[in-house]
Parts: sequence; C-alpha cells; structure tokens
Amino acid sequence: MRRKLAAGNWKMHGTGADLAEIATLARTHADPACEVLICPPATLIERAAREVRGSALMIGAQDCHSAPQGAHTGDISAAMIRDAGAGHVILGHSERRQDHAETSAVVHAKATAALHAGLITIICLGETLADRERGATLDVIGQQLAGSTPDAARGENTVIAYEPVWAIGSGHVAHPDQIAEVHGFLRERLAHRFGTGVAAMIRLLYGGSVKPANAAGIFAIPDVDGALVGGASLRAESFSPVISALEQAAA
Ligand SMILES: O=C[C@H](O)COP(=O)(O)O
Repeated sequence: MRRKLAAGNWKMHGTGADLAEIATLARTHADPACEVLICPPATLIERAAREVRGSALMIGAQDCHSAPQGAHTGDISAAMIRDAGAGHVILGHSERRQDHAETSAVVHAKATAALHAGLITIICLGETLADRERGATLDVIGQQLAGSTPDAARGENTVIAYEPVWAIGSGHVAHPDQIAEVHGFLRERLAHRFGTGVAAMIRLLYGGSVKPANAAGIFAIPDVDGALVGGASLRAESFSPVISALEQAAA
C-alpha cells in the first residue's frame, strides 16, 4: 500500500521568521493520515529539522550535487543534507532543468548520489506547453523518466513528481484527464522497467498550481499519491487544507 505524501517546495522563499509556519503545521497535523514533507531552502534545513523534531513532519532539500565532496563552490552534497537533518531531496525540478541546464543525465547522477547517501529522492518530470501542443507529452515524460531514474529506484527510496511546466505557478492546473493519462503512463513505464511489484510501490505526485480549492479533485484521480506544492505550501493556512484533503483521500 502506497502511503500518500503531501510535499511542500518552498523554492527560494523563506527566512527564519517563516519557521513558525512549519511549527504550526506540526501542531495542526500531529498525527497525519499521510506523510507531510517541507523542503525549505538549504539555509533553513537544519533549523527546520530542529523545529519538527518529535513531530510527524519531515524535512527535505531542493537539490544536491552528484559528487560526495570536492571543489564545487556553492553546492551541497547529499551527505551534507542528511547531516543537516533532511531525509528527502527534490531533484530535476523544471526550474533547475531550465535555470541550471540540468539534463536527465545530471539528474540521474544526483539521484544516484542521493540514494547512496540514504536520501529519498523526489524526481521531477514535466512537459512544456510547446511539448504538449506538438503532441509530444508522453515522449518527453518517458525520456525524462528513463534518463533521470537510477536502476536502484524502489518504492521506499524514490518518488516521482509529474509537474507540467505550464501548470507551475500559473494557476492553470492540469485537467484531471491529462493528469490521469500521464500518471497511468508513468505507472506502466515503471512496471515495464522495474516490475509490477516495485512499480506498485513508487509514489506518483502531481505538482502545478495545487491549492486548497482544487486539491480534493486532484487527489481523487487514479494513481495520484499526493502532491508537490509550491506557492500554497509557504503558509500553514494554505498548505494545511491541502494536507487535510490528502488525509481524506487516504481514509
Ligand atoms: O515544486 C512545486 C511546483 O513547482 C508547483 O509549484 P506551484 O504549486 O507554485 O504551482
């Protein structure tokens, strides 16, 4: 049985004052019926991990380097993330694929390093609007999945997040049929590569303009095991109802 996951990606938002949001979520969702993860910027990981100690909330990072250590100014390794108190790392987000020219091969190398360090990876995939309009969505998603996911991926160490680039931060959530089609395709590709047993255990998240108002509808779609939430995860008052909707879907 796949445990549902509500993951918040704070992106480049948040300072120490915003840790109060995490404290509120930890109190409000003391015994959640789903997993709850917050991925703050790297500067807050250690303090956030301290904030959630003794609660059900988990803390993750937004990226890691593929090398265990070395001369890589400004980067952080998977082991450093673990050491700071995080257990998850988001990899291959479309903003990193775009801003830092990350290819699927780079994401694969980072995921391999993260798994080696004992982190759970959340590997992000998604088509652009141009990809969708030329009918290439499943081709793009299939290539990103094959190229980014290490052979060692299993239900306990890997989560896949489908985030259509055009739905991120735009207010245009993908249509349920579009989400269902891609998630069904992902499950089928994972089964083809890893076998049905492993594929049945890997969680598939949807991301892109998830809000309190649309969360329940998204969580009712087959093969959606939770969400990767950007803007709405920044405040407890908007992330909490999303978590509650996922808890309802898990019941
Ligand atoms: O990682 C999160 C996604 O990019 C979604 O962001 P959003 O919820 O602000 O659209």
